[in-house]
Amino acid sequence: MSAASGKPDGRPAFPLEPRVQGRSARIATAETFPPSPQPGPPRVSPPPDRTALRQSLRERRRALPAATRIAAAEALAERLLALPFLPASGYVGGYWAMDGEIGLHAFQLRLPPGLVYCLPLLHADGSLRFAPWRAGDPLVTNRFGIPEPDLHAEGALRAEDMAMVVLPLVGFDPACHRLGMGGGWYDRSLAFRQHAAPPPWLVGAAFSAQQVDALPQAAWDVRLDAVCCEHATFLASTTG
Ligand SMILES: Nc1nc2c(c(=O)[nH]1)N(C=O)[C@@H](CNc1ccc(C(=O)N[C@@H](CCC(=O)O)C(=O)O)cc1)CN2
Ligand SMILES: Nc1ncnc2c1ncn2[C@@H]1O[C@H](COP(=O)(O)OP(=O)(O)OP(=O)(O)O)[C@@H](O)[C@H]1O
Repeated sequence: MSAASGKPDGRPAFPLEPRVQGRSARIATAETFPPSPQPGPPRVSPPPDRTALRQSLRERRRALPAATRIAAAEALAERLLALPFLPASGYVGGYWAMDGEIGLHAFQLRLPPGLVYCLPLLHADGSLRFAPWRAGDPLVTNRFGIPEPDLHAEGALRAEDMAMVVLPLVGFDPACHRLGMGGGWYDRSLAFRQHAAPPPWLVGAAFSAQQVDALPQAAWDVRLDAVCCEHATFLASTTG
């Protein structure tokens, strides 16, 4: 076990250097999909290539009205907390919502006491690292303009140290395939999950508006264990 891992009790006790510079959930499995008709916007048919699909889904995500976003973030928190594999203790990777992504603030606020909420940090090696973050802790903006904890990525937690990671996504399908922003950050960081069982459990967080029937898959794509959106929870088939 690395110095930065282990069971956190309250605040983790691993060395993090400051930077010098600046339950009522309805569960649908992949096998039982589609579930009964869902409320919300109709699903999008995927254009043939990932770039065009990303563009249309990002526009769709940004266009959601504020009232939808607020209600969806609350419903998402309930669904994430009702996941059958929600760990009792350990580090949970979240994200700082941007570009119209569904917010994790309600989830963070309601996290059980044994779980420590973390934000991703961009490491120069192309992988994501994670560090505990609570409201009020210092932040800096990364190269994409996303706030991240003001710490050296080198001393931070690795994806392997997490009990669960909640991933932002641009699109998803009912089989729990994910389309991200296109940087490959999560796929590179979680590649070990191609051949290893959880933990970390991988859960996509999305609005229903981001659902498509089927996503084209690349060899490096890491399949999620579940996707939660405001209207449904999709659990990946263990046989597929
Ligand atoms: N909230 C959040 N945090 C995250 C991600 C994410 O998707 N959402 N990431 C998921 O991997 C990582 C960052 N990856 C990203 C990849 C591309 C862009 C992006 O905005 N690309 C712009 C061009 C930006 C530029 O080059 O300056 C674009 O495509 O329009 C942002 C984040 C880690 N943190
Ligand atoms: N395991 C990996 N090893 C090396 N390169 C990878 C790996 N996974 C992804 N990549 C690279 O990342 C690029 C982008 O991948 P992809 O389009 O799947 O990103 P994404 O999952 O949408 O993005 P993100 O995870 O950052 O939101 C790919 O073209 C590939 O070159």
